[in-house]
Amino acid sequence: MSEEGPFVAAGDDDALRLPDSADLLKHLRFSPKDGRITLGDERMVLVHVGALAALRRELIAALGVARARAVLTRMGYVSGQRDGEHARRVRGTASYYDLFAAGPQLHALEGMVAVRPLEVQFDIERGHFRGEFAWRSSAEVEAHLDSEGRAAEPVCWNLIGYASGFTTVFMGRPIVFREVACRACGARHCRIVGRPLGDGPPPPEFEFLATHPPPRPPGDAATPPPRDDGPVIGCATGLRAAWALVERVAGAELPVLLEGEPGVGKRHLARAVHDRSRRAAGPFVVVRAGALDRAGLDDALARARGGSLLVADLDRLSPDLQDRLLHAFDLGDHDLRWLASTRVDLRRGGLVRDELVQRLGAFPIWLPPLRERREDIPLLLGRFLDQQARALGRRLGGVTEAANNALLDHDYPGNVRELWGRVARAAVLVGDDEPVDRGHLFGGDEAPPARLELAPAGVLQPIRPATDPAAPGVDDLIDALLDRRAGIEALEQALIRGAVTRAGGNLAAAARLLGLTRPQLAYRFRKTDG
Ligand SMILES: Nc1ncnc2c1ncn2[C@@H]1O[C@H](COP(=O)(O)OP(=O)(O)OP(=O)(O)O)[C@@H](O)[C@H]1O
Repeated sequence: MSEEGPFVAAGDDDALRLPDSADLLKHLRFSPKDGRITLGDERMVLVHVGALAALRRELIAALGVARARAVLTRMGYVSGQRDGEHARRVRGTASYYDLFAAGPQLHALEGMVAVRPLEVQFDIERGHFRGEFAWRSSAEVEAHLDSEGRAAEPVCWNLIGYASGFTTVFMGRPIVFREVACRACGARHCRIVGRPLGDGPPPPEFEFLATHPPPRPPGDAATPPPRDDGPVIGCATGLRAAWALVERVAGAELPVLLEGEPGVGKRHLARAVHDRSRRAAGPFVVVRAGALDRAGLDDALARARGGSLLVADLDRLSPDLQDRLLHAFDLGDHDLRWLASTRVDLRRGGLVRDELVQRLGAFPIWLPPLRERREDIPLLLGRFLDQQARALGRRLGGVTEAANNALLDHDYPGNVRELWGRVARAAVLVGDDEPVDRGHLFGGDEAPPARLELAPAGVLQPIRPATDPAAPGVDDLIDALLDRRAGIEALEQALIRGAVTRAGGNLAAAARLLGLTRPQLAYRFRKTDG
């Protein structure tokens, strides 16, 4: 992309049309069963404009207008930055303008405002940017009118923060927007203008930019990958919280209780505690409580000397062995670090004696199930595929989009262990250099998950597995077309017209939908028209 030169367009110029947003919509998912909405790997929420109005009122009353404005600007800036990173992931190979247009399009998709570009000029290499946009239906104008009534000064603070954060990520240097007309002050619509932040101090609401490191420009290498460099892979908040606790407690001698569903990684994390402890050079001994007898327990206590002992499934320890373990713990003459794991909440149910829970559960760490941290699925998948390729001594050809979607949509009752098993099975089934497909992972018999996506018409619909040309839905379509005796020419024309309409008349975007170059499409389109 870095060969693209300066971009200049204004007024009714065709170049300012926003491209088709189907690629952005595809990443917005609703999962009511899990109480989650995600945009790519970001968790989102639907917030009432009335609630924003209440927040605004409180902020202004508590902090005054200037501070409230700065807080809301900062909040919008963070959203804009996050969407800027997301846009790079989704449209990283599109033209610079289409990449930039993802900002206005995501802002509209998130229900904040409808954006019409009036003038856009940028030259990424020289750091030049000038943009002017008209805003319709600003949610913030509504919130402000609701909480404060008509305004003397522009009020779209959060939206201005968003536009600035997004464009700053896009340009790789601080760009600051100003609202030059606002509907809350009586203008017909809001209008904003953006320019690079000069050498002078930033406007007061953008004070944070003075200390904020500038992001890298879009031509640079991709955004840094989330955490997959250590033994415990994951970037989700729940996992990071658990990991932070591991790092804090590892150096202490305190017993640690790992809690979570089967296969979430309790043993894996217990190992990390051991490896980071003063006993790392000693043994790490694991016993399954359900299969343990007196001799087994005594033997494990002896073997773990100088290292750590993990009693897995503490909830399944027989009452007799619970007494014995308690006794061993209280004696304190076993030179070892106590670790335990449980699949059930030990504070409820009376499965384990309170005295034992109080001792071994002194420092609990809970690991969320994989379906509540779907952001980690791509990372784990990448790591497991690499591991399998190495173990089998084979080259694996990545995963298809259908497989990827199926993996993201699946609920994983067996958690990370289940994902690992599916990847291991697929790696054996798939041919050399062939991408892993849905069937390799799921064998085609999985129940569809209760997740929803936004259809282009704006309604939520159940996610259907992505089809490839060989999928059954396509066979039905072909049958129906053949029944109607639709000729190839007529089909081609219908397909081209459909793509051009869906892309809002933008031939470059329509060409992408059809897998053609723009000149190829222009040629066929002329043929269709003539
Ligand atoms: N965050 C992670 N990063 C890398 N691998 C992981 C992670 N979490 C789990 N695994 C892998 O997933 C598998 C299951 O993890 P583990 O055995 O730790 O689960 P568990 O919660 O102890 O399960 P159980 O309750 O059945 O004992 C293991 O192969 C482990 O290495």
